[in-house]
Amino acid sequence: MLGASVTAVIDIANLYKAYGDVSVLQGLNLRVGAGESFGLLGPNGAGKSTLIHLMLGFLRPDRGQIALLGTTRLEQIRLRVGYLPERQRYHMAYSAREYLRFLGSFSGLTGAAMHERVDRELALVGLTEVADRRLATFSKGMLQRLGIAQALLMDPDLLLIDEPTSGLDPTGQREVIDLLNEVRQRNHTLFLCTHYMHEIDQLCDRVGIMANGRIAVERKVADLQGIVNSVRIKVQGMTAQVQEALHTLGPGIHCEGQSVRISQNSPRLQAAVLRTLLDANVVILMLEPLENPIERLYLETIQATKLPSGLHTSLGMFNNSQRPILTRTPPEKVASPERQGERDPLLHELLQTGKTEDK
Ligand SMILES: Nc1ncnc2c1ncn2[C@@H]1O[C@H](COP(=O)(O)OP(=O)(O)OP(=O)(O)O)[C@@H](O)[C@H]1O
Repeated sequence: MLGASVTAVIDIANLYKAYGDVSVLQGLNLRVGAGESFGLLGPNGAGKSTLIHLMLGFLRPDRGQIALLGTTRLEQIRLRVGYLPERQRYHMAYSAREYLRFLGSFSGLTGAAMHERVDRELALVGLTEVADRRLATFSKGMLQRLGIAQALLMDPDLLLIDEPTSGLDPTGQREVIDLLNEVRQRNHTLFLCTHYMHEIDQLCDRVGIMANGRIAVERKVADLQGIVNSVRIKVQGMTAQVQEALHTLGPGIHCEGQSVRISQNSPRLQAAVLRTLLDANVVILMLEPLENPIERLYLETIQATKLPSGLHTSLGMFNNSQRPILTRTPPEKVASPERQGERDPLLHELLQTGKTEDK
């Protein structure tokens, strides 16, 4: 959670939004500090885009309050908020330069200042060379980079980003992530919705997981990165004798051919295993974590917030064809992640991490 003393660029309190009789946001609270990069995970249909559209003023809340950059009058700070939508529509007959100049003119840019700003953003996103080519000839990745340029055109204080790498091939994804990392260095506050754990890992300071119309769990990404429950050490030169020595270190050591798996990993156990291997002149080739703590936290949180009736939000991240069943169950009737953590030691650790610390 963000400390009360930190200036909040996003300050949302008790936000409700329904489409007809489908409740999407049900008392959502969120604070994001200046310069922070916050990532929001949630199943398909959890309401992530709805939340962004509310922040942009495209939609009005049914109840609750949204303050951005210190004001609830969102129309006053429109130019200080950049937006990269999941799917941007382009007039394909424009060139990249024409497109950005067209948008700039709408935002009040003129003359040399406009040209300079457009050229600067084209350079940032690596499109200078192709700036005068028609957009019809651009790849999806290039179009997404152009989308980042348009979102940055007015040098916004706050950047709202919706699923930035959706539909891109691995190279396109890498380019966009690298680019957003550069953007992150420019001190904008970032709010990113995604389905991809590696984007949270690489782009965010803090992660929130959305379930049942609220942010059910928030954690610092650095704290989660520090939790590795299970690791595998790949080696060369393992012998039966070394295996025997390793097994005496504890029940969480599993030798499988030329690799050692440590379940219930701890720094002390890991050090003891490595020391034993090195003392026996076994070559250590690689040490790898066996699960992503962010993914684990996500899956466990979604599971923990299942409806008591057995209905639950689908894990759409893994199955795009499934649409979630949205709950209207009162939040107090939903099993809390904390309760679930009582039964799962790793989840308990994940849920406790950073609990008492404020950013
Ligand atoms: N204009 C609308 N009218 C009616 N229902 C809508 C509208 N927009 C969104 N919804 C519904 O609201 C719910 C939340 O949608 P939203 O797009 O905000 O979720 P999301 O978390 O962004 O999903 P995804 O990850 O699939 O992009 C979904 O059930 C969706 O079908």
